[in-house]
Amino acid sequence: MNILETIIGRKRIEVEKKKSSKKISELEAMPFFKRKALSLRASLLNPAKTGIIAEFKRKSPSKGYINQHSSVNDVIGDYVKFGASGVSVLTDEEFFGGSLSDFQQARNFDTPILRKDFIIDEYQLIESKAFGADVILLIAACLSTNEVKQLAAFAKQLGLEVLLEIHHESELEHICDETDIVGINNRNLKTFKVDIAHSIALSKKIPSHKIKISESGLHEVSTIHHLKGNGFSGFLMGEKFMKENNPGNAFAGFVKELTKK
Ligand SMILES: O=P(O)(O)OC[C@@H](O)[C@@H](O)c1c[nH]c2ccccc12
Repeated sequence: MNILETIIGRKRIEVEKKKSSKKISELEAMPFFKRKALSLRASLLNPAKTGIIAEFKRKSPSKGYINQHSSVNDVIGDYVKFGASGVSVLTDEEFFGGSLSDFQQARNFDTPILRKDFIIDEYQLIESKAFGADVILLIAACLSTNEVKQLAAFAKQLGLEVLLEIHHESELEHICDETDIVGINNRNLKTFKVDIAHSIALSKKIPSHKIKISESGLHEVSTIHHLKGNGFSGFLMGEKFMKENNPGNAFAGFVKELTKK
């Protein structure tokens, strides 16, 4: 069993437990449920912003703990202040050390927020909306084309934007009308190997009207420029900043170099 299969197996159990502890009607009664979501898509297309979707990530299956001490408030505050186009907050507890409580703290800032989790059930979409998410992630590697279509359509009904993550050519068929943004994961989740050239080759096969973002393993300003030149509008980056004592500072420094004329 690879790590993704392990995570999905655990997630199914987690979602069933959640369903019996908090009813859908309770989620729908939460104040954020009625809030109008912000558009990450529009923010990525705004030339005044950096294109970076900066991630709050405490740990990962490949690296273990990346950052145990930083506060959501400090880090997200700096990400927003120094020009992130949006932020991503991990809510998976078991494998990434995240939580919905981290997410709620991030929601105090006025920026598009991606709820980063492993979505397999409509319940999680209602929950995402209730906690104030703007965008949700669907991972092609753990969903059928039909499941992507159904979950994406339901997310759109709730007013959420949909980021579809692909890694392999065989997942191109998961792209549908309801997917607002296509993310290419540079990291192979089975081997953890990062390959930017593979992502660029794959990006050429994505319908040109879709917004493309590049995810994972991004560390160099030169790589961002290279990806921009190849049609990418967004860059999802976590570890580069989170591995530092002061992730917000690290982000500010990176942006300074990125925007240097
Ligand atoms: O920390 P990195 O290498 O910059 O990667 C960020 C992000 O792309 C990565 O966390 C990620 C991409 N797809 C995911 C799916 C689930 C959890 C996490 C992820």
